[in-house]
Amino acid sequence: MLQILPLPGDGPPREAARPGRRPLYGVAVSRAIEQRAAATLPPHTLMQRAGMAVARLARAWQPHARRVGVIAGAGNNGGDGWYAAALLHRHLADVPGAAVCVWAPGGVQRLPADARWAYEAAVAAGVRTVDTPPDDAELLVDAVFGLGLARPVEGVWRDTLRWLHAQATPTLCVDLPSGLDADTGRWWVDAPVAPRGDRLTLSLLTLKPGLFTGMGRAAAGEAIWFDDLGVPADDAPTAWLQTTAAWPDGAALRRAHASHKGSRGDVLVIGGQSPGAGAGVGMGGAALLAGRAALRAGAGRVYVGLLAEARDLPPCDPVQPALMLRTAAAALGSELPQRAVVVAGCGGGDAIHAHLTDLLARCPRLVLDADALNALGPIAAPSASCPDVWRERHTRGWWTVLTPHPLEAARLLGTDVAQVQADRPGAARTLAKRLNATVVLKGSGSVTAAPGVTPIINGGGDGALATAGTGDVLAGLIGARLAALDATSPADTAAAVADAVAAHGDLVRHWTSPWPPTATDLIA
Ligand SMILES: NC(=O)C1=CN([C@@H]2O[C@H](COP(=O)(O)OP(=O)(O)OC[C@H]3O[C@@H](n4cnc5c(N)ncnc54)[C@H](OP(=O)(O)O)[C@@H]3O)[C@@H](O)[C@H]2O)[C@@H](O)CC1
Ligand SMILES: Nc1ncnc2c1ncn2[C@@H]1O[C@H](COP(=O)(O)OP(=O)(O)O)[C@@H](O)[C@H]1O
Repeated sequence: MLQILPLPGDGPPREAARPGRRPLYGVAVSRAIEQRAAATLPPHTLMQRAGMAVARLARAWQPHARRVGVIAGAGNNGGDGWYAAALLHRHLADVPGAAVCVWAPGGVQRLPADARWAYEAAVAAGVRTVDTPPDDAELLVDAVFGLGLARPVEGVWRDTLRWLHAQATPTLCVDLPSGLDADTGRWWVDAPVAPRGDRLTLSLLTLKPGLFTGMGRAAAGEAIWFDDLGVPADDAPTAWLQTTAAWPDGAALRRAHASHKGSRGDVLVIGGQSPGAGAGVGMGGAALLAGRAALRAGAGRVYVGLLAEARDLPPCDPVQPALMLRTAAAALGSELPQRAVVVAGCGGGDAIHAHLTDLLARCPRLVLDADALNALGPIAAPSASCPDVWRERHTRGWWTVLTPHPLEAARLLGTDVAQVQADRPGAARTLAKRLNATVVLKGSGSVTAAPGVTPIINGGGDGALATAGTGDVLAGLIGARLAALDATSPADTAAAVADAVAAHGDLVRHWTSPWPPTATDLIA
């Protein structure tokens, strides 16, 4: 489970602008905060505090570890490791058989000033340096790369990280797991494989966006700890981390005594291609999942317009008979598209293509998912007619939410999955800007972006969601959340969408069965 915890004694976390959020700072802002603080503090204070924080967490996490191996890089991340080694060495001085060593594969000739000071402190304390990997360590401290990594890792450093990532030994990562890009969550090591073993990451000074999206969660380990090194930061965040879901609020719905089903908002799902309409490929379940999720999340009335002939419609959904089933053609021919939040594309197959123009032209509140996204085609293509439609929607004050997974995002951007995953916040922002839309780029650390709005990265959810149909559930939740929304500013829409994404992640937070949940289980 993800925990973002201040270290003991650090006091409560500072207030974020909205409940359940924390600010994330990328490399540029983190460096500016660091420089500002360094200018007002005695020399090396920040590195001293960083080393102390690392040593303190190492002792708290692995109090019985006697042999500690620090792997130090050639920059200030390595410096944090050197200073932590000095403190741990002192702490373990009287423990029989204890030893702290530092392996610095790049040598110490070119250390920057702070790191040199830390190195000298370690040498003065009697810390041993070694020329080979510390194979017998009971605790490893990963101080190879931090904020300074922004290019592929090669040569001796690649070998170092390969060794480090293959160890089953508990590993405390200093500031960032080495190999991770702080801004994007990109993994700069050639194999996209998550490191093994028990791991913790202690983020220093600021929490970075890359820790929570892309490879961040997989590489950072069981928990991400945070120490602000005593430096307050009220700079504009690079992104927000959504840590808790403030929605749905079942109690509030119950307290709304004067409410009725119409006041909770309507959702219309369009999708679920029938086998007849799709050359033997039926996907009705996807639309039903979205509809059930919308109902479960509190929408007052949920309609499901199936991409099927009337004669092929089931009489009802036996799991949720409250869903109102009809054909997509009947639903789209009624007044529903104007009144309801329309969630289109779940299980839409090829059949959704025929309705795309209608959907964009007639639905003021539209969520496009799955095959509806594929039907849009690359938005970058100069010949695409979509941009005009999008401009028109924007001019009318209509809003659109797109929920691509990385492959769908790659199709929309005319690129490939690797490019999308290399900069998930950037990909979400680009799409949002091109289409004047709110975009949720799904996957580990879903990113919600909208024009002019700070992106929101979801801190919840985990690998249990990597199963078919969970995206349909998310689309339904977003529909329900938006159906209950009065305000329509981009920031409010993005916040509401991020609420639904967080609630979706929370569906697996308390899952205790050894069997992973299916999409149906999530909303049972
Ligand atoms: N100063 C302070 O008081 C504080 C500092 N803090 C700590 O400092 C960290 C930032 O330190 P940093 O800026 O020195 O960057 P860092 O992550 O050590 O990497 C730079 C080194 O890596 C090398 N390198 C990079 N990429 C590479 C590659 N692909 N392959 C091979 N080499 C590569 C690069 O080499 P170069 O590019 O120069 O060739 C250089 O040697 C921050 O994360 C935090 O831990 C905080 O505790 C706050 C207080
Ligand atoms: N490893 C993961 N960690 C967190 N969330 C995940 C992970 N894998 C998938 N998810 C979430 O599960 C959902 C899957 O959606 P999608 O890929 O569209 O599936 P489908 O189309 O089968 O419904 C998304 O909300 C995504 O963010």
